[in-house]
Amino acid sequence: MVELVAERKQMVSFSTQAKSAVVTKKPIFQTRDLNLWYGEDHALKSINLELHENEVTAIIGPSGCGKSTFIKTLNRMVELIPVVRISGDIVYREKNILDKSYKVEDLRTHVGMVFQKPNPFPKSIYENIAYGPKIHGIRNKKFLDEIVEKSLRGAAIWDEVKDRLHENAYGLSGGQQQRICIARCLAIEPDVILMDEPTSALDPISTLKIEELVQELKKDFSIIIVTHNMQQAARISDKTAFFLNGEVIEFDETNKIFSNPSDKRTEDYITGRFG
Ligand SMILES: Nc1ncnc2c1ncn2[C@@H]1O[C@H](COP(=O)(O)OP(=O)(O)OP(=O)(O)O)[C@@H](O)[C@H]1O
Repeated sequence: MVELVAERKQMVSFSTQAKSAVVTKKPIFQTRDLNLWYGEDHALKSINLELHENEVTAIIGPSGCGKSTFIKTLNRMVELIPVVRISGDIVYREKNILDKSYKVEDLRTHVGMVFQKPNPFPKSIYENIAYGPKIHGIRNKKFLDEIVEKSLRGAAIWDEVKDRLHENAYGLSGGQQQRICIARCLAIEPDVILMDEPTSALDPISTLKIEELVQELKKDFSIIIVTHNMQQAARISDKTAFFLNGEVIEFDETNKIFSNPSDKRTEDYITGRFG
């Protein structure tokens, strides 16, 4: 435990140095009194959060506290579940995405998602990446080739797959498949990338690659990541939100959450006393 605290403090010191040069960032998502019910089950309780662009926001908390539900409200995936009822506002770039006039198809072009288990399509590596742009009407082969290369480079997997672009993506390792899924997400040029425990099914080396990638990607995108891994949250995020029983108990700079949390329940969770 002492080593863990020392490691966190060191990580905090790095992130504090990095942040000293940061200017004020624009809000990307603001939730206002956001509540969500699955039937009678009140899964999100009056969530008020402001998430900023070009930052990594980690969502942490014990199993069943509403982490996945929360990020799935941000791209309105959760409303595919018939029993779901939502109240409050989710403002994305100054527009309320819960407003009936806001088209979910538009939202999905701005907000991409990477899931816990890599889920490439049973198609070639090339087709996995070209799929989204093709749906958006891009047919020009040269242009598609450029998008595929740029997206695979962006996901730090180009060198590993450039000579096998027309092989099935299922032939790749789990870590490579997850980076293909990130590249697929980048190909639609999103603004925000939601990640739901993207490394929980991966080995430590693949996990490290994804963590390094997240640090690169935040220069161009805003990233909201659900993680059960406290060290991962401390290593890669700028801000952390601690959820418990559907509520946000604490939301702050990651260095503050991990070195000097305001709420006893946050401290108990990050030091492993429960969850
Ligand atoms: N499809 C669903 N139908 C009904 N209830 C659901 C559904 N999905 C989640 N819930 C309930 O909502 C609550 C929050 O679940 P959620 O999956 O968001 O938690 P989580 O923090 O992501 O958990 P985990 O860390 O285990 O993935 C839980 O009580 C869960 O049982």
